[in-house]
Amino acid sequence: MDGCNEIPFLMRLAPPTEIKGFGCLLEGYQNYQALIAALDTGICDYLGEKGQSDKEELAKETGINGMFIRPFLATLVDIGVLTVEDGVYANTKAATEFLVSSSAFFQGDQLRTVGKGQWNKLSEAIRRKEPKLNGFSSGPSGAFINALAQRSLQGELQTIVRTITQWDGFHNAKRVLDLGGGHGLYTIALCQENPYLHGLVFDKPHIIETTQRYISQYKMDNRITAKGGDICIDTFGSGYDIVLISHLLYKFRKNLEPIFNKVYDALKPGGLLVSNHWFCAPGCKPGSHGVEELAKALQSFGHPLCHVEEFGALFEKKGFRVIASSDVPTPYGNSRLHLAVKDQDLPCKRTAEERACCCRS
Ligand SMILES: C[S@@+](CC[C@H](N)C(=O)[O-])C[C@H]1O[C@@H](n2cnc3c(N)ncnc32)[C@H](O)[C@@H]1O
Repeated sequence: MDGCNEIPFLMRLAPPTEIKGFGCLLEGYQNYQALIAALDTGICDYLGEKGQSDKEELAKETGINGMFIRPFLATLVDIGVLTVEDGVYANTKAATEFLVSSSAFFQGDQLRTVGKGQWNKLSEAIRRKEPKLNGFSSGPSGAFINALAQRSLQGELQTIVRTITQWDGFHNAKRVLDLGGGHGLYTIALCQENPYLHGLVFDKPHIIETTQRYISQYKMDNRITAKGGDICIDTFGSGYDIVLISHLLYKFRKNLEPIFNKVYDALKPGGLLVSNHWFCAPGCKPGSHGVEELAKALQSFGHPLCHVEEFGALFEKKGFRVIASSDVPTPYGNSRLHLAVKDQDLPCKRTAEERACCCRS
């Protein structure tokens, strides 16, 4: 540094009031970590079984050092995980539904992934030129699939399944194919709504064990099969009444046509193709909610699908008639749901190259 007049007099530096904004961020981070510690120590599971307890018993049962138990419990009360009355603690309604691991609505894995995955090494993630998990079998992990399952139950699954059940052909449908179905919850929910429906969940071979666990958990082993393979090279049968593709197409976005060809061949005439994906704003302009856009970009191989109107036209080119299109609220903003029927009067146009089929991203 040249010249001592550039050295500030510390006492005269006016503290910027804006720093309080960063303080709120830090507090949010600390509260988030307290929430994760509530999951990791099993405190909500214990209270879920026991109903209520005092701080001494909670410290003993969860292994939390007595020196930390009072402020830790106070933090959980502040963030809406616990209630306290006369020194007796209990789960709030939100904790009972979302943080007790035996609840159908458990969100623990979904909450944990934010702190573990790409958000935890954000600078590394946003500098990357290629997805980290680039090998076919290197991802996604079972934990990620669990997190997706829990996220879908925040309303996305209910909206999509309700929309499908309103399709004219739903109650006569016999077979559904869920491509890149992961947890298989969409197929499970559809089979719960139509007792004659049977399903195939198709995903990468290393995911199938996780899929099978969900199928068994919902007692659908006699109606739903999980099959491992690569949608680009393997076959998944034909004669389906419904084919569902949800949040799978991002990495194929530069070459979607071969996948549409395969789906066309798999569906019965008059059968239903359901697509659920995020799209970027027209012209790929940034949306109004930065962190939501960033979350979507991280979850969709860097970029959601582009040009929703061109995507709509692709259905027609490939022999489908779009019968409904609507927004579906998700934790990262709306996704776009398309319902389209295989229309025999609209031939599926294919180039010679496409007939040789190669859909590698
Ligand atoms: C983002 S997840 C979507 C899971 C589920 N459909 C949903 O919407 O919650 C994408 C799924 O597609 C699977 N997948 C990706 N590429 C695949 C491929 N080439 N063949 C088969 N499955 C694939 C992944 O393993 C993963 O389970």
